Amino acid sequence: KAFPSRKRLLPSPLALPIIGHLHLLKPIPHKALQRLSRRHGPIFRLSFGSVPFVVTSSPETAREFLRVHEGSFSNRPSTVAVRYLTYGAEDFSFAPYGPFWKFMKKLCMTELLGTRTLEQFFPVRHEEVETLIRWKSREDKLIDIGEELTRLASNIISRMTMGKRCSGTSAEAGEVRKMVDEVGALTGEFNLQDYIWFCKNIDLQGLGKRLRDVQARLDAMMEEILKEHEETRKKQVSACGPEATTRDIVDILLDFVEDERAKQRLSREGVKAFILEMFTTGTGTSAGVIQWALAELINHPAVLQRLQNEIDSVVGTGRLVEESDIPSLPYLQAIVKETLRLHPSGPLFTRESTEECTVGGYHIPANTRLIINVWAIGKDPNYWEEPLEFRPERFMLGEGKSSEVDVRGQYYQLLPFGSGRRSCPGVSLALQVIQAALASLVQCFDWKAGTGKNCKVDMTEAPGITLTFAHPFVCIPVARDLPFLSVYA
Ligand code: HEM
Repeated sequence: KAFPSRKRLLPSPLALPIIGHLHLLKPIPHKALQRLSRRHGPIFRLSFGSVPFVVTSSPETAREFLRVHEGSFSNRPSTVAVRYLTYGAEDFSFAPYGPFWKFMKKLCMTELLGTRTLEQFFPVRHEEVETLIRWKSREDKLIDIGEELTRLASNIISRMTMGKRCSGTSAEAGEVRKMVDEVGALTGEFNLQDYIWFCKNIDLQGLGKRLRDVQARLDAMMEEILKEHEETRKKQVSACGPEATTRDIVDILLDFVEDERAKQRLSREGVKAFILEMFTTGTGTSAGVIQWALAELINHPAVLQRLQNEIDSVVGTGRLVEESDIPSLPYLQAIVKETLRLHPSGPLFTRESTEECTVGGYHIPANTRLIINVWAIGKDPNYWEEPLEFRPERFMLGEGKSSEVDVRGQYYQLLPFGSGRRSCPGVSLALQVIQAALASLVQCFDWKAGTGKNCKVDMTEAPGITLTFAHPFVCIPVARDLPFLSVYA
C-alpha cells in the first residue's frame, strides 16, 4: 500500500542509445518540446545524453514546481561553460540556494537593481533613449534595428555597472561588449561534456580551450575595471568622500569586498562574475523584446496607430515620452505583455531539485533537472483565446485600464521572468527600458518593413535556444511631424 502514486513512471518518448532524446530537440528546442508535450502530456521525462530532465509546458504543473515545491526546485543546473566563466559559481544566477545566494538576492533587491538605484540611473536611461532616436537624418533608409537596440541596452547596463558606455567612447568598455557576445555564443553551444558521460573529461569540440581563452581575457579586463574603480575611490576618500550620485554598481559591490566587518563579504571574483552576469542576462533579453514588439507593430498597423494616439494624447507633441508617463499608458503596457507572451526572450528556463517530491502524481527524485517551457505556456489554448494572434487588447479591461495579469510571476500562464524566489531580479529595470524605448520609437517615427507596399516583417524564429529572428530584421523609420524632434536632428 505504500506510496502507489509515487511509483508512477513519467511518460517519455523512445530514447536512442548514448544521446537519449537529444535528437528530438531540433531545430528549435521550445517548439520541439511543445510538440512532445502534446503527445506525452503536461509533464514528461527526457534524457539529454545520460542526464535526466523533467519538462513542463502547462501553467498548472509550472505552479506545482515553482510554488508548491519551490523549496525543492530552488537551484539552477550548471554547465562546463558556466563553471569556467563564473569562477566556479561565484556568481548569483548559478549559485546554489544558500547564504551566498540569499545575500546577493537581498543586495540586488535593495541596492543593485532596487528602486533607489533605478531612480538614480533614470537620466542615464533617458539619455540613451535620446541617442537612440537621433535618426532623423537617416530617414527612409533601411536600418538594422537590432544593432541599435543592442547598443542601447548594453550602454545602459554598462553605464549602470561601471560608469561608462560600451560603444563609441571607451575601447575597454567596447571590448567588454565584444567579449559578452563571445560568451553568449560559447554558452549557447551544445557541449558534449555536459551530457555524454564518457566525454565528461574529453574536450572533443575544443570548447574548453576557447572558454579558457575567453575567461583569461575577460578576467584581465574585469581586473582593469576594478583597479580603475579602486583608484578613483581612494582619490575620492582622500578628497571629500565618495559622492552618492557617482557611485555605480561596481562601487556598491566593492564596498562588500573592502569592508572587513561586513557579515557577508564578496570576493573580487564574485564582483567580476556579477558584472559579466549583468551583461549576459540584461542586454540581449531587453533588446530582443523591443525588436519583437516593433516587428509586431509594423505587421499590425492598427495597433501601432492606437499606441501613437495613446502617447500623443498623454504626452502631447511638445516633448519626448518619459518613464514617468508609463503608468498612464495602459495600451503600451498591454503591448509589452503581449510581446512577452508570444516572444519571451528566455523561451525555456531551468531549475534543479535538491529533494524528492511528487508532482502531478509522479515521483520526482532529488537532483532532477527541470525545464519550464515559458514559450509554450504563453500559448496554452486553455488560457489564451486564439493564442497565436498578436492581440494586446486581451490585456485591457476596457475604459483604458490594463488587466491585472502581469509578468512578474504571479500568473502561471505568463512566466517570461520566471516565478518565485529565483525569478528574474532585473524585471523592473527590463520593463522600464523596454517600455520607454518602445514608446519613444513609436512616438517619434512611423515604421515600414521595406520599400514595397504592405511589406511585412518575417517573424520566423532562428534555430537555437534563444529567441532571435531567422532573417535580419531591418526596417525604415520615418520621422513624424513633431516640433520637438528638431532638437534630436
Ligand atoms: C526582457 C528581459 C529579461 C527577461 C525576459 C528575463 C528572464 C529571466 C528568466 C526567465 C529568469 C529565470 C527565472 C526563474 O528561474 O524563475 C531570469 C533570471 C535572472 N535574470 Fe533575467 N530577464 C530579463 C532581464 C534581466 C535583466 C535586465 C537583468 C539584470 C540586469 C537580469 C538578471 C537576471 C538574473 C541575475 C537572474 C538569475 C536570478 C537567480 O538565479 O536568482 N535579467 N531572467
